[in-house]
Amino acid sequence: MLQPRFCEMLLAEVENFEKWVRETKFRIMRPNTLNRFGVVLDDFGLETMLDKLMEDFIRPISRENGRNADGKYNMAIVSRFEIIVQFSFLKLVDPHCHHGFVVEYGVDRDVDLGFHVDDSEVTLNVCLGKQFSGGELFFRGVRCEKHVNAQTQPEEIFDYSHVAGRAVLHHGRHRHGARATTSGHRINLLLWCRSSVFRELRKRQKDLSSWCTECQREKKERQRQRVTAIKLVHSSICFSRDRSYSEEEKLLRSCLVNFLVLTFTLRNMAPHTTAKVISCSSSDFDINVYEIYG
Ligand SMILES: O=C(O)CCC(=O)C(=O)O
Ligand SMILES: [Fe+2]
Repeated sequence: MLQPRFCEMLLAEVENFEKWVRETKFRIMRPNTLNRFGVVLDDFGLETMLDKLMEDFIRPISRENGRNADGKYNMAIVSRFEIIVQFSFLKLVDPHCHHGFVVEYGVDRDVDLGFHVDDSEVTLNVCLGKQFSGGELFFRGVRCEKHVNAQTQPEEIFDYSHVAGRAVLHHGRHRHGARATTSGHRINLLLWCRSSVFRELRKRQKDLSSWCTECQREKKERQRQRVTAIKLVHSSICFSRDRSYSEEEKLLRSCLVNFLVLTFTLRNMAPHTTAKVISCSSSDFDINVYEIYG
């Protein structure tokens, strides 16, 4: 995404700023609560440049799903990233502000970075260099607040090796961390892109967490339970083979089936709904009636 010349210039700016900080013993804010090395770029005049980066490269993907007017992907933009965030989510978010910083790793800096989620809706992470080994990112699934500690599913395991100049665009709540940088120095540019509109919407509308893979898994499980429960009701209200039934009795049975299916459907909005038999067969009508509770 970034040309070697741009990376060099940005690194030179950061080094100059750090030199000034050391000489003047100026106290600066570190980029976040995990990284002890690195600087906030917005703090020394680079805010406008980062605004432009977000405006020209991230917002077009949010707004147009990365496509041109003819519906084809805008490769000039899309091919610049290793994109691991759903386009549909980006469209929902459309970030307006950011927190931009660099992080620095090496044996004499931060060595690795613990497992975390970012305080962003979407994160741009570009490796600026220099020479290093190790430092791979490991991703372990997107999670809402409620499920942030939920187990990782095998298909969520994804590792990424940084290459100087290349960028990763990921969901801010995609759980991740960085392995140890075992030699040399690794410096990365991070742009935590935020959307206050999306945050406000999330407060009002709980269902916006449909991007959380664990919420999706729980939803699928509830649907599976509901189908099983409905099948159970159908198979339990059965006619006896020993005698024939009047039209009225048949009608009554079908009403009962519909009623129970409806009750199951309504009750099954809540997870863990179960059912138990409370009466079996009446004198002239063989049915199992299920009491449903959730
Ligand atoms: O070291 C990296 O590449 C990841 C940094 C990161 O995840 C962060 O600062 O939020
Ligand atoms: Fe992060």
